[in-house]
This record gives sequence, structure tokens and C-alpha cells, in this order.
Amino acid sequence: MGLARPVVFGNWKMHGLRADSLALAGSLVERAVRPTGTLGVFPPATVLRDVARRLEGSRILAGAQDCHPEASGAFTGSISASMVKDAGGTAVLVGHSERRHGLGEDDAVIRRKVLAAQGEGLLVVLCVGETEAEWQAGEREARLRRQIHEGLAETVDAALLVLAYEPVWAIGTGRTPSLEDIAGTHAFLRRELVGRLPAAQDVPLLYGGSVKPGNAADIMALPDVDGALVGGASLDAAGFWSIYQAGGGA
Ligand SMILES: O=C[C@H](O)COP(=O)(O)O
Repeated sequence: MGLARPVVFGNWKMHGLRADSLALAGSLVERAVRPTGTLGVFPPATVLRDVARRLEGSRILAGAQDCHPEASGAFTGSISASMVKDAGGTAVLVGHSERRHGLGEDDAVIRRKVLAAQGEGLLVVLCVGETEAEWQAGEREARLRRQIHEGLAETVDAALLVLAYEPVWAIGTGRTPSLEDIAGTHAFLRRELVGRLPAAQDVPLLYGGSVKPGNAADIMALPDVDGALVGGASLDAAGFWSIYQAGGGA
């Protein structure tokens, strides 16, 4: 059985001290009494434990925004998958564009992170997406194909996988691809993913990049769009909840 749809995840990025984060988590718990879909938040690592505790008893999952591929060692500033789990996290984002492009992570390290996280039983949200230059040069599909084939080892557990398509140029910009474009790209991603992992037919495909309450319904109504990975708009509980409802969640 896969995750209940819609799958709507909020990436809080580097936002939120403890009090704000707990208030946001609490506000979501009040709304999500018995959610029909899958809701999750990815707070900063510093508050992951507190947020996970606040979400206990709800069906909202808490995850980390990254993990290191090694189990432990001299890796200053990093956290391992087992540390995420120890802090109460059950999921982790891997390969977000702000780490690929801002911190130079390549598909080889991302592949190792995916395996490390799944080795601890964490749900992996693998983020893929093309840059604006790649899009304009007609290289989108080639880039996405590489990210899927190189980022996912053949031994990846499809039951612990979510794929998030986030065009780099749509993140935090207010711009999104056309609905037709998103639908076409998600169909392509489904084919590539199943070609890579035959068991991935039911892996949720999320769209991310400037998802807001105003565009969420149209985007999540598209075939092969199973939910959304939301950045900025997930920092407001009412807005995040309305995105979830726009995707059919109750
Ligand atoms: O992980 C989330 C994405 O980077 C989307 O961010 P955004 O909704 O602020 O564009």
C-alpha cells in the first residue's frame, strides 16, 4: 500500500526558531484531525525533535531536510540518517536543488544518501529538477533522466520513496511551468522511474516550485501529480492546509 493521496509536504528550509516552529506544528495538528491524505513537514534540524514530539499522535510526519551518506564520523555540521531517526524523524529530503546547486551535491553523493536514509527505514523524498538554462536548451528530460538513473541505485526500496519534481527556476520565484508542461514532465518521470525501478508504479510524484493556495488545485488535479512539495507557502498553517485541501485532502 502506498501513501494516501494527496501527499503534501512542507519544506521549512532555514526558517523557524523553536517557538515559531512549535506554533506552526501545533496549528497544523489542530487542522489535521483525521487527515485522509499524507501530510508532512521538514523543519530545520535544530527543531526536528521538538516538532516531531509536537506531532506525536497526529498523522503528520516530521522529516529532515538532508542527511549525510555516512553513518557517523568526522563530518562537521552534518547529521546522519540514524540521527534523523533518533530525533523522531521518519523521512528525509534528498537532493534538493538548494543543496545540489548551492552546496555542490552531485548525483553520486545523492545516491549514497538515498541508500543511507532507507537503510534506517526513512522515507526518502528525492528532489529532481532542471535549471532554467537546461530547460531553454531543451535539456530538461536528459537532466531528469540522469538524476533518476544516477541518484537511485537498483536496490532502492520503492515503498520508501517519493519523487519531487522541482524546476530550479520555479523555486521561490512565483513562476511555474504551464499545466501542460507539468503533466508532460510527470508522465515522463513516471516512465523513467518505472524503467529504473519496476516497483515504482505507485511511488508518489510531487510537484514543487511556487505552489500556492491559488494554483495548487489545478496542479494537483493533473494526472501523475500526486501532491506537492511546498516551500514558502508551508510556513503559514492556514495556507499550507488550504493547499492540502486543494489537492483533495480533508
Ligand atoms: O522544497 C520546496 C521547494 O523548494 C519549493 O519552494 P517554494 O514553494 O518556496 O517555491
